[in-house]
Amino acid sequence: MSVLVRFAPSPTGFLHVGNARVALINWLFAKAHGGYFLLRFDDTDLERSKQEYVDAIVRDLSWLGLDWDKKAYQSQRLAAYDAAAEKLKAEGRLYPCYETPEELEYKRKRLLSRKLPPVYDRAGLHLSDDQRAAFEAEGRKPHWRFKLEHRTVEWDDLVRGNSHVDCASLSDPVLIRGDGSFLYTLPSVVDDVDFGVSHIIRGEDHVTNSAPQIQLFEALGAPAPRFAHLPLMTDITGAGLSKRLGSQSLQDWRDQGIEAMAMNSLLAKLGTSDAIEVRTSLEQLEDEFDIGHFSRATPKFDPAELGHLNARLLHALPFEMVTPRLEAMGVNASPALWTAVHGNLSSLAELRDWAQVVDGPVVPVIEDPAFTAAAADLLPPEPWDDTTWTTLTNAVKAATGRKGKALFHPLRLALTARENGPELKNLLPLVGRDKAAKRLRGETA
Ligand SMILES: Nc1ncnc2c1ncn2[C@@H]1O[C@H](COP(=O)(O)OP(=O)(O)OP(=O)(O)O)[C@@H](O)[C@H]1O
Repeated sequence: MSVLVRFAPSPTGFLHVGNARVALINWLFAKAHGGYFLLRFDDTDLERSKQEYVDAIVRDLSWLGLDWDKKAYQSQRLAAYDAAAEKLKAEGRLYPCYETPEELEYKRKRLLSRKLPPVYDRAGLHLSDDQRAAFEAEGRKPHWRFKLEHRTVEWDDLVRGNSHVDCASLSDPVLIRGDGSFLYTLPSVVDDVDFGVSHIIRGEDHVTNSAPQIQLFEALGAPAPRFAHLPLMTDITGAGLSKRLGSQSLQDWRDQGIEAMAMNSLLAKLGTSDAIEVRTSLEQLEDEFDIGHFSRATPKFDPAELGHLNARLLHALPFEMVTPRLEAMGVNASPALWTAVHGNLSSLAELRDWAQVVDGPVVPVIEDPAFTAAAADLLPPEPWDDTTWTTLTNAVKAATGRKGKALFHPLRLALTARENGPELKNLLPLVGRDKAAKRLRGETA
């Protein structure tokens, strides 16, 4: 059986890092097994699903490099869900119920007050034709429940291990609302059957659905896929993430200059037994991927860790890998500038700043005009290379008697107008003698 997995977001908000982790793990699982990755939009909730979010999800996944073999929209597959519902109705597995929400709540409370589990009593299943007709005559529209077989359903979860649920302890799930719209369960299972999904890898928020879903697969005459339920990611304080609330959105991180591979490096390893290290390509992560390494502990998303990975990635990237991005950003950078500054970058956007320092104009910061003017007089003739800075500072030290911070700091401030930055031995030759001399004399250059 070939491997086919799916990432199935509802387009009701911007993807957060928890969603992205599930998408990445699905994608890596597909690649590691020579399989296929389906992107499915769970967009049956027409009120809240928006094209804007579909576009954003496509943009976010493309940014991460997670391409898909097929894309599907649940809103375009309603006929398949209707057909499956009809089949289940004909077989007596889907039955109409007429209780109002208030009546259901009353039943629930009564059971709870008697210390009994609030399981639906299947009143709808036992209605006579006349009783149904009477409800319909009152104008009630039925909702439809799936009749569970009262037995224990077992599955071997790839993350949680052996799992089992006694379906006698569950209410028959509602699959179709009173207004005729489908809840999540039926469309999801029908799609998984029709597309031939072999492994469902998703967040733990869906784990309680699994046993009824397995029964639904069987009722539709299809074997259930394998399941993997990953613990839900939280933020660093332990608070949950929500697409609708816009927490920790991928696009915010992208806008803040985080590299896709820094994000992938973190998300692929967080909550696993592997060390979190920077990886420059998805292929590397694919080679290292093993779903068995994912633990059941809650992964916490730590922005500081992401920042470190981003910096380490920028240090590791060769110039050729960033040139298309720099061109798109309109940054005029040379291989020499990259070599000089990439070890100091915490985001690629900072390169723009260093290109500006090299190209000018820079308004120098002068702490001691006599001192920096003296340094200007001591600038050696060009050509300059990475020994020039040492030549200059040795000469200034000999002439002024200054050393350490008192020597270096005023020179850096005059030459770059910045307190800190890359080593001046690499930067100074790029600035060149003309601009360096002007800046040391306090002129904008
Ligand atoms: N915090 C999380 N950590 C890991 N996976 C998550 C998290 N939240 C959702 N997922 C998973 O992301 C996938 C997409 O789910 P879904 O579109 O329902 O996202 P959601 O964040 O729960 O959205 P919403 O906030 O709109 O309910 C599912 O597999 C879901 O299990």
